[in-house]
Amino acid sequence: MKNKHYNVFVIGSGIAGQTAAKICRENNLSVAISDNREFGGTCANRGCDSKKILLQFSQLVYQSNKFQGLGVKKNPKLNWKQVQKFRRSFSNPIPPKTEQNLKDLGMSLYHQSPKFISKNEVEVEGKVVSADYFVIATGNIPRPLDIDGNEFLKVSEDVLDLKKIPKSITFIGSGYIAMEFACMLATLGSQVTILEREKTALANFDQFLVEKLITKLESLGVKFIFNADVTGVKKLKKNLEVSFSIDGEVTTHKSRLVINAAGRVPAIEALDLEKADIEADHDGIVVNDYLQSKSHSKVYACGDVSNKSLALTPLSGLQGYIAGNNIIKENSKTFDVPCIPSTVFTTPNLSSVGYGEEDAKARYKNIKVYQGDASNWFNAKKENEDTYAYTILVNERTDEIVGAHILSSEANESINVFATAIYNKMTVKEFKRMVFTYPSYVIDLKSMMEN
Ligand SMILES: Cc1cc2nc3c(=O)[nH]c(=O)nc-3n(C[C@H](O)[C@H](O)[C@H](O)COP(=O)(O)OP(=O)(O)OC[C@H]3O[C@@H](n4cnc5c(N)ncnc54)[C@H](O)[C@@H]3O)c2cc1C
Ligand SMILES: NC(=O)c1ccc[n+]([C@@H]2O[C@H](COP(=O)([O-])OP(=O)(O)OC[C@H]3O[C@@H](n4cnc5c(N)ncnc54)[C@H](O)[C@@H]3O)[C@@H](O)[C@H]2O)c1
Repeated sequence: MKNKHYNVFVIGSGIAGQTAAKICRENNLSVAISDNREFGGTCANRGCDSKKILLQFSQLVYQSNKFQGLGVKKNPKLNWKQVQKFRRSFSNPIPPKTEQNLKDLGMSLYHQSPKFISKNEVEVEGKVVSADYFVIATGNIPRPLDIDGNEFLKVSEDVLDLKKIPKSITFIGSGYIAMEFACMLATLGSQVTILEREKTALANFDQFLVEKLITKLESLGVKFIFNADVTGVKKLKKNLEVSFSIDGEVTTHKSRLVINAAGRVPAIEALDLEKADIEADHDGIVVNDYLQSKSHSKVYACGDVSNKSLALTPLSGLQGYIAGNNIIKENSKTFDVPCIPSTVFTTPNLSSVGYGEEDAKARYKNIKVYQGDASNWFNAKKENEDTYAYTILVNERTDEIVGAHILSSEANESINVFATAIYNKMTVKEFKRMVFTYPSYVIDLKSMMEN
């Protein structure tokens, strides 16, 4: 075994790992980066970007459906093979381009999972490699479900890779992943069933809006089954049969595919963290505000795998930036949880930023809740869209906007205006002084804060 030494060894080549690695390399440290899959990480290879490309096609079908008899004669017929070819034209170049870019910057690349063998050494590709610092940025993986027949379950990346639209499909879970894909596949003609163990979907989102979203997805043909305790999956001739119980009563449901969308967990099992005294819990590697391991000061963790992140691409990038900077200039930056907007890319989008109603009421004495159905406003009516609603939360004492939740076809964009307002502690009065374009969804945001 030939020994190697680097200033920094980065594990994981997603947005978090790449960002940290590049900062270290730009500051003339010797850097190695490893990945046990294709380089480039989840978002670019098998997550956000591929999903957003496919969703455009179901949205096209959804939009033309709504205008049937209002000017549109026939729905577009999709050629799914071509759709997938278009999607792959984005994702296929990512691994070679990423590798080339990292090599050009002068990094050494490894294509295996390293295993810690001591506090400052890993074993990888048959070599013992030591480093002054390690950055763990291995992301999340689908939560393994401990049920009979779990080998028949597929996961989100299989949905992105579908060769054809399945006749029927079942999702276990009703979080971001299940809701987005359920909406897409129902629009494209699949019979979709969602099995959720809780009593509602998207538990962390504004429930006034979630209820409306559920109704919308039901109108597209999605069947929701709540309080379902999934116990097993059996392979039949053409279908899979999922067994689940509700209040102890066992039922079964058949579909062509069953997707495990029951959440994602930190990818740490292969690393032998205990050999280096690196503490981890079910949220990931336990880090302080500098994103430094609490049990090992030469180890930083960033992105989905750190216990201080939400699994969103912009946060992983931000954490990579902080970890990289804290290595080159010892602990110069802290991770202060910013105001984080996020969107469930269903049709319509469900977007959220700042406090939810419950948390806002716990944090502030008097909260003004502006909540309403805007489906009779011009923007919805011009799209022949029956679903448009909002919940805006304002601290009554200061008039500051502290939370915004929107269900609309453009919510993924308009929520960023509220993110800016909340970040800058804008009051309703200041917000209403702004001039926005007309007609636009953003101009509606002012009307949402009327009595
Ligand atoms: C289907 C899907 C859709 C999503 N959509 C959105 C969206 O619309 N918007 C949004 O903000 N977020 C979205 N996300 C979440 C987003 O993709 C992640 O938050 C983000 O990619 C995390 O980046 P990361 O760098 O922390 O981890 P990753 O990008 O997951 O990178 C981790 C890397 O580490 C590698 N790795 C893992 N274990 C090891 C090991 N033992 N040794 C070596 N390498 C290892 C992995 O192969 C991977 O390349 C989505 C996720 C999924 C699954
Ligand atoms: N648009 C986006 O920004 C986007 C899209 C996809 C994923 N993501 C990120 O990835 C993360 C993972 O997404 P996800 O949808 O897999 O997870 P999630 O945590 O959002 O949702 C998982 C759902 O599965 C349910 N569940 C858990 N175990 C179950 C079981 N045994 N049976 C039935 N239901 C069960 C949970 O109650 C929950 O509703 C998200 O939290 C998010 O941070 C973001």
